[in-house]
Amino acid sequence: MTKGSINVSVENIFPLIKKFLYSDHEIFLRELISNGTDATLKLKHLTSIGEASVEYGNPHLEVKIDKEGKKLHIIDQGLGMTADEVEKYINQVAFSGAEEFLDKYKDSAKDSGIIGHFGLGFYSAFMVADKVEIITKSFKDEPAAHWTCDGSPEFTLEPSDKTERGTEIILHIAEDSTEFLEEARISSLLSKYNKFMPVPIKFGTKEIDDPEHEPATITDKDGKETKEPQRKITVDNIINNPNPAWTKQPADLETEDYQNFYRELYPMQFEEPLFHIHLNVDYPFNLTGVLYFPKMTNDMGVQKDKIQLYQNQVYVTDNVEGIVPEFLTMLRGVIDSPDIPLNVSRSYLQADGAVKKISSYITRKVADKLKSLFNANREDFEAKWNDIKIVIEYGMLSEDKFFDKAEAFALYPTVDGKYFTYEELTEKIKDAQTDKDGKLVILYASDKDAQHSYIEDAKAKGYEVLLLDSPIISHLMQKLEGSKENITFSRVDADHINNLIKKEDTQISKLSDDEKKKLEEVLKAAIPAEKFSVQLETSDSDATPFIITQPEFMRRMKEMQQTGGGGMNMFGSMPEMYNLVVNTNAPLVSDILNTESEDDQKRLITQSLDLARLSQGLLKGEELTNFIKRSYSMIK
Ligand SMILES: Nc1ncnc2c1ncn2[C@@H]1O[C@H](COP(=O)(O)OP(=O)(O)OP(=O)(O)O)[C@@H](O)[C@H]1O
Repeated sequence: MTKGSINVSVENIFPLIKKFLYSDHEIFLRELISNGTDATLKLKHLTSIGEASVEYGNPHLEVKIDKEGKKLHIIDQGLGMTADEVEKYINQVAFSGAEEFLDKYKDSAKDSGIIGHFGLGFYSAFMVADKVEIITKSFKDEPAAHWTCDGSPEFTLEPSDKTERGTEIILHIAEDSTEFLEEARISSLLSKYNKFMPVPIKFGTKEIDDPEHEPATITDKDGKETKEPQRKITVDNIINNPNPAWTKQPADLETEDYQNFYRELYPMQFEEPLFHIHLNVDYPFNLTGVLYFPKMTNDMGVQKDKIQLYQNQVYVTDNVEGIVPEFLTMLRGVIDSPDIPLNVSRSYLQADGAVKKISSYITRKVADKLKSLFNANREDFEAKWNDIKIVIEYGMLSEDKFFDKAEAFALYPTVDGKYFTYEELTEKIKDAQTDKDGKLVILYASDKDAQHSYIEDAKAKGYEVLLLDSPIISHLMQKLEGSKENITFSRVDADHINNLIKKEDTQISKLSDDEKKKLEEVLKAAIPAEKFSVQLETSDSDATPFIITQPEFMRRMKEMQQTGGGGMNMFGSMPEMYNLVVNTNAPLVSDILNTESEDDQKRLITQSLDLARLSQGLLKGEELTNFIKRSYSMIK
């Protein structure tokens, strides 16, 4: 037996390892399984190039719990190590790696979660074990070796009688880590980190229906038929799928395969994804993956099922911030790249050249896919628009390159269910909706029911009204107004329809200037000035006499402030202000003016104002009750 001291400068590094990665203890399993997988794949490579004259066969890894002995075994059938190699790779190289790592990151332990994703390799075993054994037999014709270390720098190395090729790691689980002797805990770790690792991993056995056995039908003496019980067989419980969809070629996969993989990724997700995007690039960086567009709601809150990041089929994290452009973090799926540096902080990651390229590649790929879906089946794309618009609109807002590309597929739906691209829209409305100053006014509603009467007024004039109801739409309109020539967005209730799109022709007023002045006085006396500012308008005599509008600018600023936007706080705290637009050509308005009794006049004004408020959804509580009572008494 050899005894020795691991090549390490600090007296006892293990307590440090344990403390350092306290919150991430569980990653030891991923590290050890990755080592076993690497050892297996290395052997595969060596046999394929004729460097190892052994049969590769169908190797698998195994994880075994020995609850009584308080041990956890991780066994592989990979290339194994000779005693010399244990000395070299475990006593010297591995440990210096761990030491270096600790040295480097000791001070930045708190710096974002990502450091925790970078393993300490083999020595992370000491986060959960107070003694670790390695029993290993190389594929080379040399005796097996048995290494033991109890967490101090001293180790022992002796020959072992292991005959099968490969390595067994035995962890003597520490008192404070007995959770790792629980089957449920290990099982959930395996499914979190190892679900798609490239070598099959066995964890216990399971009972399945015997595929060879077809239960016979038994007829009893009364002629009643029953089925014989299904025979069960016990098979290895393989916890992973070594060939997940993203490792295959798109040409070899059908839509159904992508849907199955989606369910494999998110077993608790019962809704089908709308469509998928297969990522596959090997220059100038390596990246594969499948992204899915789920059905999206306007609720941009926290979502549970996120994009998962893998490195060579080993799960790393589901926090892809910085790697995937922010607007795409709403998607689901998998990204696998060996080129994403993981042992660095997030801020460094965002500045990394390769990562930036990855991010812009993903953006481009998503835009291309959307364009081809739009071109291939526009009807289907329109049908899905409501579920995907939030991602596209958010992308247009946040990424200029995406904004440009989205020109080809971003849709502007109307209240009547038609869908236009920006180009089609402007072509369609340019004649009717260009105002006297040559500005194209794009009318929209955010709520078909609430703004019904305004929409009708606009349609009566032959205008198209869009239905734009995303929470971030105000920001996007602002951006479109800034980047397109001479256009403006206006919500249908932002002003009287005549003022929304001002034309040359002016209406003739039935009232003289003096009458208008008198009308204004009468109205102001009856209407609370702090809530409504009265505005006289000459429209058709059959147009609505009183309407309430809310100026576009103020309302939009308030909305933008609510959905987040720098420097707009001052608008958020402003009181709601409305305009009351009174049509001086309406017969009712003449009646108001000509009513002798002041009481009657006030009653008419109050009733008309309440009707206008009602149509904007602004009449509530006691005022609504009073309005109803008053209305009943009027028809009595
Ligand atoms: N199961 C195993 N079979 C064969 N060799 C192994 C096994 N586990 C570890 N080794 C050897 O020990 C070395 C050190 O392992 P360790 O996990 O510390 O570092 P690593 O795998 O090289 O890098 P990382 O820090 O990314 O895990 C490996 O490079 C490998 O040569």
